[in-house]
Formats: sequence, structure tokens, C-alpha cells
Amino acid sequence: MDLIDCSKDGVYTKQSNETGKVIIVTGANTGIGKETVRELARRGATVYMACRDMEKCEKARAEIVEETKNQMIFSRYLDLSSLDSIRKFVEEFKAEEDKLDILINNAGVMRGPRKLTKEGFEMQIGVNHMGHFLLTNLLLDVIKASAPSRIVNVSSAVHYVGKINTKDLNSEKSYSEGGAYSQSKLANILFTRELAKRLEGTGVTVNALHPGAVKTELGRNWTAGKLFSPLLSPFLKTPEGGAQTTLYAALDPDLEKLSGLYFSDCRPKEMAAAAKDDNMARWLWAESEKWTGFV
Ligand SMILES: NC(=O)C1=CN([C@@H]2O[C@H](COP(=O)(O)OP(=O)(O)OC[C@H]3O[C@@H](n4cnc5c(N)ncnc54)[C@H](OP(=O)(O)O)[C@@H]3O)[C@@H](O)[C@H]2O)C=CC1
Ligand SMILES: CC1=C(/C=C/C(C)=C/C=C/C(C)=C/C=O)C(C)(C)CCC1
Repeated sequence: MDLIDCSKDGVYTKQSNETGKVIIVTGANTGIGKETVRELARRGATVYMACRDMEKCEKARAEIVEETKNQMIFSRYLDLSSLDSIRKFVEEFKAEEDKLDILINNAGVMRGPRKLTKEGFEMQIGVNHMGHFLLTNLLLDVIKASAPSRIVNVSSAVHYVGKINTKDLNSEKSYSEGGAYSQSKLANILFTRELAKRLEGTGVTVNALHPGAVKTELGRNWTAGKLFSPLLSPFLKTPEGGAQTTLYAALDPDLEKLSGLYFSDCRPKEMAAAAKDDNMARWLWAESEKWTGFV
């Protein structure tokens, strides 16, 4: 395996032509998602940008098409805080395409006062985990039919401090904005590992990653983050730098058969012990089926 280091300003350097590949990126209108789409567009892929704000999505799409001259970039409505919206997105996608080579579950929300999704899920576990759980499962038939294919889950290093609160997954008894975020990012990896097991032998891989600490809009609801942002800023990656580990997970030929792993700075990295808890992964899967109605 050729080792790439994309810490600091390093980039995923392996060149490739992705013409003909169909890729979905969630949360594609800004930040890491937008830069991921930009590079995939440069490499010729057909990319569906899944966004909840169509004005921002269309603006980002137009900019990327203008820059890359790739016309196969599409903006589509997806609100991960609504199960109906997820089902509708998948229905419409399947009417347009009969294959999906790469699904990139990138969208995310961080911190802020407790808010609820349409179905009453706490927003961070709801969007970051439950929404992507349903989206992925609804798309699995086309992903399997497109094997070799990949699923990439954008998690975070905060999963190292994350705990799954089995007694109060929805933060109803007590809510901590940081705790709910790190719980959702640990959930991303538990989901990755359980799904990897279920996909053994199908030719579909699923991996999770930490993009680095990146200067994006993610901190918009984070009061302390905003306060200290001038101090933090020099240590943060650019959104382009933040997209590199996602590109590595999505494209690197060396990863063709590797599944259930966690990456950081374009390399495999040891995940937290809590992320390797198989019983918890099964519990979370069963709970997610109940919450989303997907069995
Ligand atoms: N930035 C960082 O330092 C780190 C980021 N991450 C992870 O990286 C991923 C990308 O975040 P980043 O680019 O930094 O953050 P941004 O806030 O810049 O982008 C997040 C994207 O998710 C979208 N989104 C939020 N809620 C929903 C929803 N209900 N339905 C559909 N899309 C939604 C946003 O849309 P809109 O613009 O409309 O709000 C936006 O496009 C996240 O999963 C995050 O947890 C992990 C570790 C560190
Ligand atoms: C620089 C900067 C910000 C900081 C964002 C940061 C520091 C985000 C870090 C997120 C992490 C580490 C997430 C982990 O999962 C703000 C607040 C948006 C305001 C504008 C400038």
C-alpha cells in the first residue's frame, strides 16, 4: 500500500479518471462536501449534490460546472432531518439512475441548543446518524448492483470522547450539545462497522473517517468556537484540505477490498475502543431500524 500523508496542506495525490462513475455527496453545498464534489467533478464523475438549501446548492453547482466544465453535476433536494424527504430523494434518484458507485455521507450539524427533526429526533443524532442510516439502507440495492462500490461515512475524531447513551439516545432526560455531537460521530463508526459485516462478500465496502479540524460553517452554532475562532483559525485545514481523506476513502485503488476501517490524514487510523464494541453496534442498528422504520 502506498502511504499518503494529507495532514496540514497535503493532498490526495493519486490521479484518476472517474468518468462514468455515479456518486452522491450529502451536504454538498458548502465546506468539505462542496470541495469533495469539486475534485470529483475535475476527475469526470457524475455527481449528485444532495442539499437541503436548493439556492445554495445551485450556486455551488454552477460554480463547479463553470470551473471544471463537467456538465454531469446535478443538485437535488435532500433534508436529512425528514424521513419523507429521504425516501423521496431515493425514489427520484432511482428513477434517474440504475447505479451508484460511491455514496458519501458527509452532511452534518454540530452543537447548538437542542432541536428536533421532523420525527422528533434530537437534531445531531437525527441528521448525522439516523438520516444517513435510512438513506444508505434505501440505496443499498443499487449500491450492491454497482459493485465494486463504496460507502464513505464522514465521522470525526470527537468520536474518541463519544458515548452512546442507551438509556437516553434522544437526549430527552439531559442534553449536552457537545455530548450529542460526539455521540452522533461515534454512531457513524458503529454504523460503519456493523454495515461492513453485513456487506461481507458483496463487493461493497464501507469506511469512516476524520477530515481534520477544518475551517467550515460547521461551527455556526458553537458560541465558544466562534469566540476563539481567530486563535483556532491558523491551525485549521482549508475546506479543500478537509476533503482529501474523503477523496482517499472514495477513490484510492489500494482500499478496494478494505472495509469497516477508520481513516485520518489519508491513512488508516486506530479507532476508539467504544467504536469497536460489536454489541453496541448491533444495539444501535436495531434501535435505528425502530426509529427510521427501515427493517
Ligand atoms: N469542520 C471540521 O472541523 C470537521 C467536520 N467533520 C464532519 O465533516 C462533515 C462536513 O462538515 P463541514 O463541511 O465541516 O460543515 P458545514 O457546516 O460547512 O457543512 C455541512 C453540510 O451539511 C448540510 N446539512 C446540515 N443539515 C442538513 C440536513 N438536515 N439535510 C441535508 N444537509 C444538511 C449543510 O447544509 P446547509 O449549508 O444548508 O446548512 C452543509 O451543506 C460533517 O459530517 C462534520 O461532522 C468532522 C470533523 C471535523
Ligand atoms: C474558524 C471559524 C470557525 C470555527 C470552526 C471550527 C473550529 C470547527 C471545528 C469543528 C470540529 C473540530 C468538528 C469536529 O467534529 C467558526 C466558529 C465557524 C466561525 C468562523 C471561523
